[in-house]
Amino acid sequence: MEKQQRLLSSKLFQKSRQVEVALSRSVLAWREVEKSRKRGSGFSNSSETARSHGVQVCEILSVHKTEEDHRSTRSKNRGNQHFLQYPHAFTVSYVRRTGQHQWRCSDITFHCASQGVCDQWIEAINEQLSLLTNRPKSLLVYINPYGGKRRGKRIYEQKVAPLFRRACISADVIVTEYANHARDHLKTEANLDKYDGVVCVGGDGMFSEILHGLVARTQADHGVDQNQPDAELVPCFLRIGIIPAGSTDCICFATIGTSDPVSSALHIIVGDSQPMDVCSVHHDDILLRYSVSLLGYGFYGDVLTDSERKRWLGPARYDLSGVKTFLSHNYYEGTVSFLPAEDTMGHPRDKLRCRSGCRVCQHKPSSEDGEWEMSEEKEKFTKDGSSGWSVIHGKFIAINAANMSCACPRSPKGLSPSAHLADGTADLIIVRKCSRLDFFRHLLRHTNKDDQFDHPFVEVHRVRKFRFQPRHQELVSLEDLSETPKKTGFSPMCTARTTCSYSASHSSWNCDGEILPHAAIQVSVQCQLIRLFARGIEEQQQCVFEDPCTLWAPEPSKPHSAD
Ligand SMILES: Nc1ncnc2c1ncn2[C@@H]1O[C@H](COP(=O)(O)OP(=O)(O)OP(=O)(O)O)[C@@H](O)[C@H]1O
Repeated sequence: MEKQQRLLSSKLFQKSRQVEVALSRSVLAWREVEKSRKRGSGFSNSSETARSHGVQVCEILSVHKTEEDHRSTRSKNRGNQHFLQYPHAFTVSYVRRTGQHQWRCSDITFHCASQGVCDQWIEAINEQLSLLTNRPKSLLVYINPYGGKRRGKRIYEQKVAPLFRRACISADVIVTEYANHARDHLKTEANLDKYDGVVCVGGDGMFSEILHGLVARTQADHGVDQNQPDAELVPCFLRIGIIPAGSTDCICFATIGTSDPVSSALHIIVGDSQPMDVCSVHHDDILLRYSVSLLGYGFYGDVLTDSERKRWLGPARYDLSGVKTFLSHNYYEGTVSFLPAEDTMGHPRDKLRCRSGCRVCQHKPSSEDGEWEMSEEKEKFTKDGSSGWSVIHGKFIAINAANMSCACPRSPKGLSPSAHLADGTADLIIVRKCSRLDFFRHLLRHTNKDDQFDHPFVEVHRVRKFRFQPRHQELVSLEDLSETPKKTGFSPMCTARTTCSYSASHSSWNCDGEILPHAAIQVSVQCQLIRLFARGIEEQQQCVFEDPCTLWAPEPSKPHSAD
């Protein structure tokens, strides 16, 4: 392993032990002096071992002088002698992984012999932190006080705000007063130049408001007409943070691996950045909505439509509506056309999971890439009546487009386990008419390890665009056809009234938990349109970093020492 340059090293006290502490550009490491002399410096690839400990500089939240009162009386009593010798102290707050993708903030206090040494350490660490330019300094926070169990405000004030303060992040907080308050504020009023990111405290519905507000604002600022299905959308420059406080927090779960407010806050503080594809959904030349997770027609559309009528039941409504819809066993006729993504590295059945640092997402084809242009070319041919698009006419129980795995605590693998967050594609899953038992077998596979696509009535395609046309002409909805139909309180964007006006031969599209007012839609995956304060799901052992042992090896020339 390449040897890191030591920026500073000292013998300090931690609890009642003397420790050797060293700082490089990337790691702060410490080890017990006596122990390491006896046993050497065996360090395994984890951030902490019995002998040597380390924390990545990019995961340090802050460093500050430890006030006299905050030093524990226990340590004063135990190491009385040492405490007198080392009366000055500084505390480093850093990210600690506690399993299940959860992050916590830990503190470690080092005691120094002189004020000068203490100041030198604080300055050196702060200097390294100031080099981390991806960290946000100023955030715009929207809190939905009614999301989930109505604990959004409390979660923010008790768990998140103290961490932001510790990391010297300033936040302007808006507690929303009505549905779409955050979206409309972002779209028109918010002075976005002041901020490094936008944070929502709430569930997936609240995230969707932020997404729609930010994307609309970005397009308006750049003179792009969102209603044009072929418009090239401009990516949003502000990152979005999600503090989960809803009854469904799937986007947070899919991008961090847990729905935990403290972990989310820490991902925001360290300035993580996870690009994400967004599907634009149009009906003719009208933008209906954007979607980041699931677009589902047939089964998932019907479950949502039914569950919206049972809101009073709480989360149990999903189970009840699921059973009812399953027993109804409806199927719908129509035509699905799609533009396959032939130029990606992955395939929906390749078992390659999208994880932190995903190679498939990093490989996204650019416009300079010949292969990508070929897809666009094919599309042009299609418009002239030639091939490129695939077309399927049939009777379908479900048509699902997964823009990400859609994993959640209920379905840990998700609808499409190998779908990617940012590769510019969606996985189109087509479940043809089959027996009730077969459909049950397919659904069951979402909960076990078997390949859910391995059925003759199921097909899956990785696509860049797709369209759906129901067999029978839709009745014209009297609802407002504008980009975001009016919504009050927690009711869905388009109420059951709209869907009821369709003939029974139509289902509805479930678009990230909202019902669309049209069955005939055109969908385009907008590659990496937004970025989240997240890094994708980390593999359990992914928290490895440069071995701090290299810091202990003798330097050829003496490092800056502050003993
Ligand atoms: N102040 C408010 N009053 C009423 N509705 C609001 C308010 N602020 C936001 N909303 C709306 O509440 C809806 C649900 O919010 P959110 O996603 O935060 O909670 P949730 O409990 O996960 O929702 P759901 O029950 O839909 O899963 C969002 O669609 C949002 O537009």
